[in-house]
Amino acid sequence: MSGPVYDRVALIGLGLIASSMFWAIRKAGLAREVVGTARSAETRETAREIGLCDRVTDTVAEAVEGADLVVLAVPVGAMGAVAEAMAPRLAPGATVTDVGSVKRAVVEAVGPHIPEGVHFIPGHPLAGTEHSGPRSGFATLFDNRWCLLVPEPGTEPEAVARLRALWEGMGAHVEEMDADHHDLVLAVTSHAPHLIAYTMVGVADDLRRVTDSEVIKYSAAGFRDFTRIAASDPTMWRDVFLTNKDATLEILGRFTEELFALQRAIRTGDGEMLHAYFTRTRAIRRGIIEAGQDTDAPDFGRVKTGA
Ligand SMILES: NC(=O)c1ccc[n+]([C@@H]2O[C@H](COP(=O)([O-])OP(=O)(O)OC[C@H]3O[C@@H](n4cnc5c(N)ncnc54)[C@H](O)[C@@H]3O)[C@@H](O)[C@H]2O)c1
Ligand SMILES: O=C(O)C(=O)C[C@]1(C(=O)O)C=C[C@@H](O)C=C1
Repeated sequence: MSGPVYDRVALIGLGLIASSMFWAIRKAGLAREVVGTARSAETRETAREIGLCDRVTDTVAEAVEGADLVVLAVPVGAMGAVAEAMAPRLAPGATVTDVGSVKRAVVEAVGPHIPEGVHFIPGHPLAGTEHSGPRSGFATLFDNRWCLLVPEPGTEPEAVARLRALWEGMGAHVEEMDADHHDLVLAVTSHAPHLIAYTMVGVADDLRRVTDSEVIKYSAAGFRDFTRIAASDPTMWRDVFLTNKDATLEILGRFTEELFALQRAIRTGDGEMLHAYFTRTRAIRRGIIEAGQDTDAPDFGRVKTGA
């Protein structure tokens, strides 16, 4: 078991990611105290009831008081306002991080509110589920998953090393990355796939009226995976698309071109093209496995550590 990495951690927003962080920090003894707060009284009440956090405060200002690590775990579109509210109460030498799914927008919204003498190290754990809220977290969510940190050039290496130690203590593997590169990579691996899943489930729902619910009743495994993804939190995903607009549109443009090419191959009966295409994509999945990624559903994206 690792010793405490921080004295007092403040979790702002008590949903899936923050509650998972609390259980993981507690399990590994990574902080002496974890203080939490959430915008809604109902969430704070639930947190107190289930013992989520050592202390739950009613305001963000109270939560960050004396904390040496503050974690913003709210939807990306809410990060700037939360940062503004807490800024005057941040302790000198503290670190502020976040877990948002988009990084450039967070750097721009939060960065300007961070006072001199406070470290700001944006982050993103590549782990989640379709569930949200204070009851949805669990201690093993980050086990063997990536966490990407995007420190601005000039950030104190000791502050980055400490945050890295926290994530590693929670079971994650840490890499550093530039914010724009992060947003492009995630547009391909997470954001566009979510939009495609939302669309496919929307199409099936439209069709329900003409197929008398059969699309739902006979939904096959592939479609079920889409419905899981499409059940993800609407606020979170609205904010992801509004804040990672350029990269997502770039990937969707490419996706549409490929879709048209496949559509044409189907219409013209070009079986050779279809076969060659599917052979190439199958090889990509095999390549991921050979590169050490465990792709067994539902853990696609885990980092393989053992034999
Ligand atoms: N869910 C995932 O799979 C996943 C994975 C990695 C990162 N993330 C990122 O983590 C962050 C939190 O996501 P989550 O899944 O824990 O969400 P969640 O919906 O489970 O929890 C969000 C929390 O933020 C609070 N909140 C919502 N709007 C707010 C506002 N305007 N002001 C203040 N607080 C507000 C909610 O009350 C709740 O406590 C998001 O930025 C998301 O992009 C999510
Ligand atoms: O497993 C899921 O449910 C997820 O969608 C998790 C997922 C992803 O796309 O992999 C979703 C958003 C995040 O920012 C990180 C992880």
